[in-house]
Amino acid sequence: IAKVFYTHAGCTLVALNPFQPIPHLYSLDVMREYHSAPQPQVNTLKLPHIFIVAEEAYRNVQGQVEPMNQSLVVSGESGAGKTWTSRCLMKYYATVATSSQKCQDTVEKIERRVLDSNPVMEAFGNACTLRNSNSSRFGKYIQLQLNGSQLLVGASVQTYLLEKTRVAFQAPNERNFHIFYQMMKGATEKQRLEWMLPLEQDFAWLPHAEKTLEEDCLQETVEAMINLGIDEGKRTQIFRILAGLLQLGNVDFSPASEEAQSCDLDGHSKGKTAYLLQVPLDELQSCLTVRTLRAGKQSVLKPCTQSECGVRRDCLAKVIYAQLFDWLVTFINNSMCADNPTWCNFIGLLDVYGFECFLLNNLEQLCINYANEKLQQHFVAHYLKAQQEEYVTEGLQWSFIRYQDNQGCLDLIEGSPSSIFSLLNEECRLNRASDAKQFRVRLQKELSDNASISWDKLSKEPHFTVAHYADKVSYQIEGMMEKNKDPVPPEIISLLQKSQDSLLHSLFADGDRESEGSRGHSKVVTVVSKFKNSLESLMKILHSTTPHYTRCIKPNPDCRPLTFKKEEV
Ligand SMILES: Nc1ncnc2c1ncn2[C@@H]1O[C@H](COP(=O)(O)OP(=O)(O)OP(=O)(O)O)[C@@H](O)[C@H]1O
Repeated sequence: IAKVFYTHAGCTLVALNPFQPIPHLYSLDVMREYHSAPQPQVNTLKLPHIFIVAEEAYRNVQGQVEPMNQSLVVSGESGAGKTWTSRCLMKYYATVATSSQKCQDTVEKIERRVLDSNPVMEAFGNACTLRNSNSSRFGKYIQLQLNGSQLLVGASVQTYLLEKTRVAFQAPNERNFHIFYQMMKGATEKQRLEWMLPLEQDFAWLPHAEKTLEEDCLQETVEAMINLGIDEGKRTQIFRILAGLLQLGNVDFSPASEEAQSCDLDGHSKGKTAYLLQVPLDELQSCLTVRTLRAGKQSVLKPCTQSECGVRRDCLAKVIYAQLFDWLVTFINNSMCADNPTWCNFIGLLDVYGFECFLLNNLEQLCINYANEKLQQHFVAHYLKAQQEEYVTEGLQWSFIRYQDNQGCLDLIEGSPSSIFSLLNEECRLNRASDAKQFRVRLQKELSDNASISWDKLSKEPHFTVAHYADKVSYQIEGMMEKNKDPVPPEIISLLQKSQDSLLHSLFADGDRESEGSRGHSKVVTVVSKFKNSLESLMKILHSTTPHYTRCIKPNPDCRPLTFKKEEV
């Protein structure tokens, strides 16, 4: 059966998603078989399999082949099986990279924690989308750290670009992050009271709660949190904050009767939100409905419009959720990390979102597709090098073949002095209301020499089209500059700094998040700058390792078991 789902294409392993559990293909016995085979990759009994890639990387570390550190790069579109494959690789190493003497208590604990990091990160970072009922809404790179005897002694994880907008906005037929549904479905009576989540209450930010998914299991998440060392006190705080966000989603605004007054907050949810987030209710109200304008030493209070209030409410939810997610990742890292001197090599697993092209694409897709361009460049460079080395060892005559180089596209997106990113950042620094049409003119003026950008003359919406290596994608400009700034009103930060909840308070205590216009023209660290920096560090790590590529394929668009459509495969 292995033959059906895996095959090699050059230096890449191609994995077809069966959309059905195939237990005997991944059992402990199968892992041990691949691990103990003298040459897993050439043994004809051992057909192409993800464990061959895993074992090859493991032996490279062991064999002291330079460079010794390895990277397993898993790619593919949403629902293709990247997360599943990464989990499978982690299980493999947690099984084979362990001492047979079970007295090694600490090592055993580490393996458990490495595996337990998955359900926790998936509960908080995955959601049901149109394409995948367990879609990762963030990218991750996990380093599995090995000691001199090749044993797994620790791990660390780096995450990229969590789709935090999902907490306050879910596209039609999509859901919020799993954790909220887990709480709604798995809470005990006592927890329901504590979290103020009565069964009969509906939540605006919890669409499609009637859908039953296997991911909706609170028990599994809580057990994993316990194993990672998140104590009861912290868990209580985390769930209370999340419940506060659900109540916040039910807060609506009605316009004030007089123009000069601020909007009113409707219903009972505002009180519950303030209670769960442990912030003063009057300050919650004012921070959502009134803006403080500073002019020199004076400040003027200006009521927000109804729609501005909604934006501030959503912003409050997003900033809390994003900080909480980062806190969890840091906690998980501390829980899994090896003492520095004990590890000497690592195997890295990269699971990033695949190339995206929707009806409407904006800054999120631009960042994701930019990451894919970077990885494609890395892949092509490595693939050609491997091919040339093969020719040399076989003594073949060869001449350099021109290949599709995506440097032009990367220059367009991230290059200097002028690129989409640099112009977006410049626009953000100007501290003025951005105009999509003007920005389009600017792009056209500065970048039209680059062959990778074009404009559909018939389209009325301001946009630009990028010819990526995978496909052409049109990006809408409306809203892009604001997304890049990702402003957080200073009133929101100061509200959260007043929270009586020690966890929530600590997330904002040092005010390390840049807030909008707090000091005249504050130094804004934009979304694209942050993403570019984190991607550059990732590429540095990848370049210092031996890469192994796995390309996952979604063989039919409807996630049907054992269905392989020719045009998809
Ligand atoms: N080898 C496999 N065997 C059985 N089922 C699989 C396998 N690979 C993937 N699946 C199934 O396909 C679903 C989608 O896979 P997965 O979540 O790993 O996709 P993904 O590529 O990570 O998607 P996204 O980019 O949206 O996160 C899984 O929930 C699982 O049910």
